[in-house]
Amino acid sequence: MAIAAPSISSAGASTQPGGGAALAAEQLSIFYSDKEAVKKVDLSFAPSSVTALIGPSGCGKSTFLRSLNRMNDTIASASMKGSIWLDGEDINAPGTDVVTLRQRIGMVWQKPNPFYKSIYENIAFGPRYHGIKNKKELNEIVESCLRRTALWEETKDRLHQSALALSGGQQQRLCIARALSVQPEILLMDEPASALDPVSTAKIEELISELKQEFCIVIVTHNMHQAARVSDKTAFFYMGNLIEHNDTNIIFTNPENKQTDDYISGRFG
Ligand SMILES: Nc1ncnc2c1ncn2[C@@H]1O[C@H](COP(=O)(O)OP(=O)(O)OP(=O)(O)O)[C@@H](O)[C@H]1O
Repeated sequence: MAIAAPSISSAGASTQPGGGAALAAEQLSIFYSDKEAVKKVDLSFAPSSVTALIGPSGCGKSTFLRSLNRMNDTIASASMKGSIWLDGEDINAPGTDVVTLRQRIGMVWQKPNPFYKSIYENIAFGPRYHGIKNKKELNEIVESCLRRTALWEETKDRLHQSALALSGGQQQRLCIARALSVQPEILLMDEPASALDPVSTAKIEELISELKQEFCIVIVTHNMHQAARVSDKTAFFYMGNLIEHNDTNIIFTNPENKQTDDYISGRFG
């Protein structure tokens, strides 16, 4: 399957850095009107890794996450300063193709949000939008995405039934399959399991561990155990500031910062 041009910019890649990372925020501040919700954050994400964003409610995790594929563009009061680099290209540069950007950086939301369409159409929609019309090719993409999200056996006999008839956990895996269908490089996940039961949560965590072989994954979670289980790196946010970013095992066993220690020990938040 061949989808879209790799460059997000009609001007081509700039010479600016991303530090070798797949994705990097540099001195990133995000505002809602005058309120600074994210404050001068430097944070980079390596390929084939999972980074967990943690911190108390309102500290800016989701705002930061949404900025990484320009989802904040849809919020009228939101503005930003600083840069976000994707393979050396500034994703906010004039001329950036936001559709291609979001193809390369997919998003999975907290609440499963399948389209009001069949299971098959949920996955075929993106590739078709990006120009794939061949039925056999679409069939292969649908099967491959459902297999990768461990949904194929559960759905292969009802591909043309409504996606809304699936359980919540299955719907969330379908949303991940839908994100995979356009061959992203990076997946952003905003509390992807918080609306699910423990069994479905375990399946999503298992899936994240498998997907990280191929993708850079950034996940917002309130669940400290989940962060410890699934992530390689953890970034702790507090009141819009990035307080500490390190290997997950260090953050959870020997954090440098007292605020991080207090938060992961449950003393606040
Ligand atoms: N659309 C918006 N308009 C105005 N302010 C917003 C908007 N979204 C978030 N904020 C504010 O920005 C700050 C950061 O919110 P954000 O949702 O990013 O935090 P969070 O850490 O993800 O919180 P939670 O864990 O509760 O989801 C909060 O003060 C919040 O009220």
